[in-house]
Amino acid sequence: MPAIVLDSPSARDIAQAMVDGFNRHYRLFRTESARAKHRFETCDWHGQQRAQRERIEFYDLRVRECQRRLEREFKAGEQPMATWQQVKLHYIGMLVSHKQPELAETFFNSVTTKILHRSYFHNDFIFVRPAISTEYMETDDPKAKTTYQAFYPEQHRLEDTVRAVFDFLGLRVVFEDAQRDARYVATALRRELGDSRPRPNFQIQVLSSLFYRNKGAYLVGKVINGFREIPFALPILHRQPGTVFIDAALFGEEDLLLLFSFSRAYFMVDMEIPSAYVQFLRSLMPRKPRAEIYNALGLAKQGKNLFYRDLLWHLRHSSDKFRIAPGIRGMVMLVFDLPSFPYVFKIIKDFYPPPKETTREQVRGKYKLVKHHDRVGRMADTMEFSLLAFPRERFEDALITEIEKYVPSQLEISDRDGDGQTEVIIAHAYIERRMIPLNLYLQEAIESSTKDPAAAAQLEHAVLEYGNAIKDLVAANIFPGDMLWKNFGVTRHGKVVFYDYDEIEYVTDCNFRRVPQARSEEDEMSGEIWYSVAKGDVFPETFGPFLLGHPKVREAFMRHHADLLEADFWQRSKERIQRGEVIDVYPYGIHRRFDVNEGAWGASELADPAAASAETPADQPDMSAPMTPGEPSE
Ligand SMILES: Nc1ncnc2c1ncn2[C@@H]1O[C@H](COP(=O)(O)OP(=O)(O)OP(=O)(O)O)[C@@H](O)[C@H]1O
Repeated sequence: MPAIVLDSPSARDIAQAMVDGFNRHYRLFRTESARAKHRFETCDWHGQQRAQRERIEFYDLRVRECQRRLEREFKAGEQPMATWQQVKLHYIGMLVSHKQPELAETFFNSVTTKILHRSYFHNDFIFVRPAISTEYMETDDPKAKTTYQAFYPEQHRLEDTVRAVFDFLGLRVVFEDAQRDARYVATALRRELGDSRPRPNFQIQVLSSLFYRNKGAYLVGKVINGFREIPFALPILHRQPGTVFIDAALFGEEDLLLLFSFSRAYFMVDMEIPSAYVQFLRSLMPRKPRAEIYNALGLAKQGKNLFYRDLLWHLRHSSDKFRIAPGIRGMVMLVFDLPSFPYVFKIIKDFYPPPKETTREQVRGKYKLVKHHDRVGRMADTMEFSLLAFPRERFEDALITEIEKYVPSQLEISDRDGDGQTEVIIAHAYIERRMIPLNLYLQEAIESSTKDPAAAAQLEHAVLEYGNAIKDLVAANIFPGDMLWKNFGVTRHGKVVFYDYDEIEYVTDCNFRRVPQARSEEDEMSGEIWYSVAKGDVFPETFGPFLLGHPKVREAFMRHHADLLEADFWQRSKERIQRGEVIDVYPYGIHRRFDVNEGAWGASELADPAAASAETPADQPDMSAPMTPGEPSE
């Protein structure tokens, strides 16, 4: 790039307006996140969920606000390109000592791409790559807590150190029995450390802000001893309003991955320097992409931006082709993937065969509902993209033919940039983590189950997990609508997660009915529905024939989840929700709770996970490794 003279009088003012716009956004975002502490202290669960939902909208509101200001005060759309180049340089200068520079860069991109023509979406004008480093940033406020704090336990006084950590949190609540909880946590910690002697660097590091979600607050940190680093999280819950206790101790990367899963609502965390939180969390979960960590912290636009950079980077360093995703084709969604990349791309089709009666807008509405809802570990989060462009040669012909047939309205194949490369441009798509479709997973287990006892156990567990997934969704007021196996996926942790949203409804909008007595034998034998069905009517007794064709599946299902075929179960759940109960689904099994194990839990002492988890809406522990290797991590 030739030297640029900063001679445009308005460039600096435009850059300043954008910094102001971003600062306003982050101030509001942070304030709302910080209020989560008070909502937790006062058990305002409805408020917590409302705030979680509403915060998602903040970003787009502020971008629009800023764009309008630029148009009004600077006629931004009419500024010459030379000015825009200078705007970026001024902006970089203004971020030098900013505490959220990476977010501010993304904000800049969001605003400018609304104003500039596509051909200017490159590094001269927007932040294709970050300009400001986020390394080694800390607060300048001497009164503020640093991002994380270290505690140094004395040899035999680990309990005291744990107590000091509790005090450090500054929660305005009473611990039911802090001494007992400190003992539980210290015992669990000792067990994790095994026989290793305390080394000179023995310490506990904890992030200064708690992570709030629904009815829980989570303390997150790591224990360091010698060369070992053990990530941990402590869920804090209320027993009665105002009295809290530590419910469990989660240890290791796998536990943390479940806590930070893409299938849960975003956390509320008060962060001055979000990149420092991300860096710390990445040290606990090195396999989790930074994009997903930003998402989990509620910074979804940053997550999306980093995801897109990762995707482009991956495309530059791979050569395989996009293909139709394995499994049964969707009637509403056309789904494709790149084998080497652990995500799927979903486009809403232009038309749908009967009995589907929906529209593009309705489908988008359902996906939006899921985005805003508590996903309780059972619904995959999606990122929404417009005008995705990939090189044509990276697509299998069969996939192009499929898109041309079912979604012509969303497809353009052209050399958009005039650079000699033909691109496939997709007008609108959702992207989500790839899982193993449950129907394929079960099929494989059924085929191997006669010879392989492990496969038989896997089948049993998948069916158990499937029913638990539905029960968790129901507890969160979601009726999946279409409960066929193919609409659920299995994650690397063996968790069953729902991903087909076009027919979901709120449980409270459904009318769960028993099938009326047949009036005559002809009625019963006719194979037709002979009773009247109103909108919103659901007949759980009729689910069986669709789901339970295979005897082994049927047996397992009836052993664990026969209640799902009864209208009473659904009706009772609906009444609980209507009474205003907020049911939280915690990211660990019941056997992990100190109440159950009195702090004496160890991996080898695992209680029967099936029995344990069936009792409460708490998540399942891991199943054994999935049968198809190379699938994504959660
Ligand atoms: N996250 C995912 N991971 C792996 N495969 C997926 C994923 N999402 C969808 N698929 C595959 O794509 C197929 C269609 O997806 P989906 O169920 O979302 O479409 P649909 O059109 O809504 O389906 P339906 O016809 O049941 O309404 C699934 O059956 C599965 O094989």
